[in-house]
Amino acid sequence: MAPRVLVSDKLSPTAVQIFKDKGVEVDYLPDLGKDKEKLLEVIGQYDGLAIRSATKVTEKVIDAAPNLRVIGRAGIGVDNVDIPAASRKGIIVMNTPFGNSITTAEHAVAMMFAVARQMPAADASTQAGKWEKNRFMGVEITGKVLGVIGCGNIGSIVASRGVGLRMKVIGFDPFLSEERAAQLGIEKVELEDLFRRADFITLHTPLTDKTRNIIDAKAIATMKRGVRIINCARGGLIVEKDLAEAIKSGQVAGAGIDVFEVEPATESPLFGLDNVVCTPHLGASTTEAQENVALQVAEQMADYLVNGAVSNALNMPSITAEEAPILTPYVKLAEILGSFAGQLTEEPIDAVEILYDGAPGTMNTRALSAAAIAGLLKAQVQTVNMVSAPLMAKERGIAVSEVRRDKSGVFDGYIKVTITTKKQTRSVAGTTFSDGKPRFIQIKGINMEADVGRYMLYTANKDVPGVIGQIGTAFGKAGINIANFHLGRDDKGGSAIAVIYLDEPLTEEFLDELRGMNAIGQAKMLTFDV
Ligand SMILES: NC(=O)c1ccc[n+]([C@@H]2O[C@H](COP(=O)([O-])OP(=O)(O)OC[C@H]3O[C@@H](n4cnc5c(N)ncnc54)[C@H](O)[C@@H]3O)[C@@H](O)[C@H]2O)c1
Ligand SMILES: O=C(O)[C@H](O)COP(=O)(O)O
Repeated sequence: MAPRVLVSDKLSPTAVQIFKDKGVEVDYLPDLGKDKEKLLEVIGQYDGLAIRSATKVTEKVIDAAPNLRVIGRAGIGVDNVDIPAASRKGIIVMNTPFGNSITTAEHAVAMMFAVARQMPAADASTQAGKWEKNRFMGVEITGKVLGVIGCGNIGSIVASRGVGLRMKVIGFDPFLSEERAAQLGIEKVELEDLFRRADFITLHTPLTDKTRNIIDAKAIATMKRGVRIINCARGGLIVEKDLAEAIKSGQVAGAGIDVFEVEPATESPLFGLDNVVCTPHLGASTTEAQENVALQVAEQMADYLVNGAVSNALNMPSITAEEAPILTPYVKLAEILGSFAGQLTEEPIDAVEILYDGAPGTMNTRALSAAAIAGLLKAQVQTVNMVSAPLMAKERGIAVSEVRRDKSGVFDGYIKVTITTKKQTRSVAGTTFSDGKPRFIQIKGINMEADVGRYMLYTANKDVPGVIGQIGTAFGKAGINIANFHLGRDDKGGSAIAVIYLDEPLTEEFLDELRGMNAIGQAKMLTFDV
């Protein structure tokens, strides 16, 4: 059945066409996102949800969406999506990180000019027939200091436009390197320095606990008198009432505000003040940007729903469409190895180490590790998948580590999953052959070569004569057919293991009978998703 996607915000028709072309059924209901109740009612039918900023994807929406596999944000900010709730349910959240950057940067620059020359007020006055030539005295931008807070995609573009406008650009961003600053032709400074020196301040950070209220009364008091402030990033970065007071007192000469603490903003302390220019979250609203983000989000979502390719996901490593078929057998292998370890472990897991030897070490190991952890946790949480697994492991206090090394044995490469609990360390290794099928090659340090079946009896026993006969007799008596039998041991008379493939799972009674045999230490029925 074709996957179904709901588009619940206004998107370019390009998105709808791309979904259809790629074999995805699509319902385009651009006003639905604003109707919370209606969204809750219908979301259960969909595999994908494409949104902009109007649809609020809360935990409640996610709980009402048992089939949802992907949320695609046609734009950058995902503060309207409860990502931890989505991750817990295994839903991928993706955005389009570059599609509207230039457009938003241009909006910030336009705001800077609009504020410097009081364009909107001058326009309104002129069109009202007042001709107030003396009222609208502006300032030049050339030679002024532009302070950019947040020098990521958009901030860097604004910075480069500022340099082009012959401004002196200074930037604050904890992740900005001196080299990158030099490349952009700007000076890297501390925030206090930026506040002190800038004639224009423009914000381009996400809204986080660190950036919330980054511009409040205290910060404004340290700024140059007559500073002008632009916010085309997120409401919540500026305390609106503090900015309003500062504009009234003349400490701040003007502000260009595209985003608000509460949106849609129908009221704000900034409304009606002289030289405050407001737009209704229009940063990304150009034909070009909307075309870019619509096209990109539809392609990304369809690629995931149809081919399993993951790009620009915020809660899952990327997997390209070219990579997906090569990675798939190793994803399966990693999941089976994790599942093997998880099913055999009955006490809390403290740590898991995933070793990549040879070929798989050159692949996307973050995706492979996510699959191994998903397999490991499946014994406890049925709904876990590659998206939710890393978060669930973290929540359970499981330390996850990855080791990669060059090919070291006869295989082109293999994966080994080692788990540590308070009582023991247990490992299982496997590889895939050219048929793409997974094989176990080592269990608990004992070499063997065994393919993977749906139902598998695992026994650990002492290496003494007669064990195989005893097990075989018990199976014969119970009329149970053995599909395949693999054995391995460490040393003569030491520890041995057997993996026995069956057509059906064994009953607990039969397992107890096996456990009652002298030489058998452990007998466990394992099930694999093959
Ligand atoms: N108005 C709009 O319509 C519109 C359109 C697009 C994006 N946005 C918003 O613009 C913002 C920037 O988007 P982007 O694509 O440039 O994001 P980005 O992730 O590329 O850049 C954000 C930068 O902020 C920096 N940063 C993080 N914490 C910081 C802190 N405490 N102080 C200073 N810098 C910090 C990061 O290091 C990063 O370099 C986002 O909030 C996004 O949602 C708004
Ligand atoms: O983060 C973004 O991409 C912008 O805020 C754009 O939001 P919009 O898609 O609702 O215009």
